[in-house]
Amino acid sequence: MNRRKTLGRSLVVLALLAAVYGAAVVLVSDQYYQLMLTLVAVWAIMGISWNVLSGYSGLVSFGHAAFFGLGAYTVALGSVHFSLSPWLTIPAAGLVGAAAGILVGLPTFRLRGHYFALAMLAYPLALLYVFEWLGYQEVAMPMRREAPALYMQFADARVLSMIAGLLLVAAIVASLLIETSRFGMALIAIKQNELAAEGAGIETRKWKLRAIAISGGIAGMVGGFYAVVLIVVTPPSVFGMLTSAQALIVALFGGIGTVWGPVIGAAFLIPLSETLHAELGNVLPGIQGVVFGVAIVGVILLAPEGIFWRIRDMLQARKAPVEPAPAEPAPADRPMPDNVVPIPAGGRDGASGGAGTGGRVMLEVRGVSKNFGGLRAVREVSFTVPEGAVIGIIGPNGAGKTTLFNCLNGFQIPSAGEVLFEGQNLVGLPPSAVCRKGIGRTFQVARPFTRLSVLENVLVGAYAGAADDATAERNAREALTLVGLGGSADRIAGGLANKEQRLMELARALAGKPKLLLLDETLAGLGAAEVEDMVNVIRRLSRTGLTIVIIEHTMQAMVRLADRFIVLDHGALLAEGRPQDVTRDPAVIEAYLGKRWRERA
Ligand SMILES: Nc1ncnc2c1ncn2[C@@H]1O[C@H](COP(=O)(O)OP(=O)(O)OP(=O)(O)O)[C@@H](O)[C@H]1O
Repeated sequence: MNRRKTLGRSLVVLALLAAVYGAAVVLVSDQYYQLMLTLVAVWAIMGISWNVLSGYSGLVSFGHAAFFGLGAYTVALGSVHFSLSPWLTIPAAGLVGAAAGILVGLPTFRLRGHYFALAMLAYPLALLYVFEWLGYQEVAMPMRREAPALYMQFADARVLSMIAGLLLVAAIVASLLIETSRFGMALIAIKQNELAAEGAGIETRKWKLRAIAISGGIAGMVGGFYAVVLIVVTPPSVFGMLTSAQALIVALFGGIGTVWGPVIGAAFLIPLSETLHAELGNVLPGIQGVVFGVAIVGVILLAPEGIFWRIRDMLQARKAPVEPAPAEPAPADRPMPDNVVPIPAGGRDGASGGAGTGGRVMLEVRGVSKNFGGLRAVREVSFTVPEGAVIGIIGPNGAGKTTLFNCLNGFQIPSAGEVLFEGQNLVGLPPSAVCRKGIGRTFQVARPFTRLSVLENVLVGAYAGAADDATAERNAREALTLVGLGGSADRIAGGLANKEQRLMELARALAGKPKLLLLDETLAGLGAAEVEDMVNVIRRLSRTGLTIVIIEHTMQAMVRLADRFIVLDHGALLAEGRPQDVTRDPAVIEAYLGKRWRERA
């Protein structure tokens, strides 16, 4: 699998970097430049910490100084009050940072976007004042004449640089393991589209809490080490705005969402700002802040995602223009490959349009209503979906179709009523849990994870129904083959045409091995020939026994796809029955096409 290959290649790069850093530490004799090497590693680690939460999951944090400062004070106070060795208290600072991460994440993950970023800003500010009130304006690490090495006090500054290098290697390995695993995929999926990620079975809150715990842990640990390097800890130096900003800026400058970004950012910006500070600090105090400010403006203008991505995109563009994948025959025309197991067990036989309507009830919707303030978007809707059936939900714009879907898969909680899936009430379950029970869903507006490959997009859905990574990949590839995208697995999703994006979404929903598939306007925006292809794919899925509920405006396609129609109008069930009967129903014609059409009918 290419993620494993990526990990292998990254470890080779890491070995090279470690060798260069180690050589620099050994060769540089000047104490000042030794300190600079240590600081590059410290801020690279801090950038990696920021990246693990904010770079991967997109939850921008302006508050990483909180974890860093708590780590620094853990080590400083441990040394002052209990004579504890930093060899013990630095790992403890990591645990303090992780615990703080969870405590901060629990309330703050309720907020989204700018609100999250601003709320994060409050934590280090509050801690800064708390530590000042507690009288810790300046805590100095006591000098230890006996056993100085036990307290990380070395005559040779190179030892501290080496320890910093080792901590950096550990942080890079941790970050790489996240980046190339199900964990990283979940975070990237959250970043690109949190709703789609939930709908694909990812427990977004759980993954975000894990990310902030690890991120806080790394920041706490490096904060603890920073106390040893600086010797004196003050609230502004560890909880101050510049600390959070530096973490963010080195990551942003080097490249967000990749472990190499913070390393590149720190390697450029820290020596630059430190040198300027040393040379011009007397004349221009605060020159570091200016360097970081200019860096951030430059990056926003020239390479908004950071240097790493800019260079990677340029190299890829130079390599070759992206070639479209070889055209595959229309999926419905091909025999099903031997290695593709039909997704659900079931007995649907032959074409859609009759089978599966009399089987066991798979889904029962009982009196579901959904109100938005005074607006009754869905009104006491009840219907059943037999196993293996294809049910079409139709109705004019604003009739409540999507809201009804949202109530079925947990995006919205009905104001009243029950949704029974195989006899179990789903009301109150989050979308990820509904997905894992066997309900897959696609969206009215395609929600691809654009930076991921087609295979990775589908893998995100496959994790919901697979115990291990190998099974997830097999299920993802099967799903891609089923929809006819087997040859496009390695293409970047952002480059797909509309129909391919729809097919990929379908594959993502299928890869979780659902028993019931909810398709929300899967044919929207497609041309006639594309609609035809898509209809063939859906019919073929239906023939495997999969139960399908589909919302669609394109009546012609729906008549050919559905066994039964459910017609909604102003949120209420207007009619239900076989397509040929429903389409002749005067009430339906009036609701759908207006009075004029009913008179003509
Ligand atoms: N989150 C919300 N808050 C307030 N009103 C909403 C919300 N979601 C939907 N509505 C309203 O509920 C009604 C039903 O909307 P819904 O999107 O479910 O209809 P629809 O049948 O899917 O329409 P379309 O075919 O245009 O997608 C509309 O009047 C819509 O404006």
